[in-house]
Amino acid sequence: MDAKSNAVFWQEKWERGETGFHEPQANPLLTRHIAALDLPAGARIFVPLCGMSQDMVWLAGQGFHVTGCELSDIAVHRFFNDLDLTPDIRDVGPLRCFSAGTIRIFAGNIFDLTPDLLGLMDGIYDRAALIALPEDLRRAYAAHLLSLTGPVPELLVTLDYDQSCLKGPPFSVDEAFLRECYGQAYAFTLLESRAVEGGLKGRCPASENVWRFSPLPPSS
Ligand SMILES: C[S@@+](CC[C@H](N)C(=O)[O-])C[C@H]1O[C@@H](n2cnc3c(N)ncnc32)[C@H](O)[C@@H]1O
Repeated sequence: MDAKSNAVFWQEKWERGETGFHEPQANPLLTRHIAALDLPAGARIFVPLCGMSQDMVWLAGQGFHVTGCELSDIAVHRFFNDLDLTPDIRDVGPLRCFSAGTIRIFAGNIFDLTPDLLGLMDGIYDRAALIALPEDLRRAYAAHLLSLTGPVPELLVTLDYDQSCLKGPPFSVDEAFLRECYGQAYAFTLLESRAVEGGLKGRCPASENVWRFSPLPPSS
């Protein structure tokens, strides 16, 4: 699937209300493991492909400055509406930046986001973002993310299962893939691995894995 078809796919999901990935509360894997990034209050956390995730609300509540990026305007409007917040909205090149308090979301395609627009980030939280993308786009996303933030600590939640069992999304991402895409910049620690209860979509045995990415020291 190319970038354009991927964008249409997700826009249509939001238009049809097919948002089974959305969780009404902060994800317990986030709340359990965010401390592993060792970020001080006030640190800037990037949440790529954020949807209308309540994880951003929780992170802001912990004292972090949160920046999301999301393709769908529907998701971004719903996120702020549900919080009863009226965000400030600015056009920034091909994107629009919505901000209220310590949360801002770039509405638009992450591939149009630049390091200048994003500004410096201290950490990344990726849940259902890397694994939302098909393989070719996933590789491009990993490279783009690195170019946006440089190697900053990251908490990543993946699913690992037999890809021949289900088409995806969510797609299976194993450690070999992480090493290939991110190995030049990061060391990886598996913080938690748990079986998906009842199997993924009730059909396929899968494990949900939580990774910490630690930036490698610059090579001399
Ligand atoms: C599986 S959802 C996960 C959303 C969120 N991370 C969560 O945990 O609820 C993937 C999200 O990525 C968004 N998305 C997909 N491709 C994108 C792109 N190129 N740029 C920005 N957002 C994108 C979709 O609209 C969708 O909201």
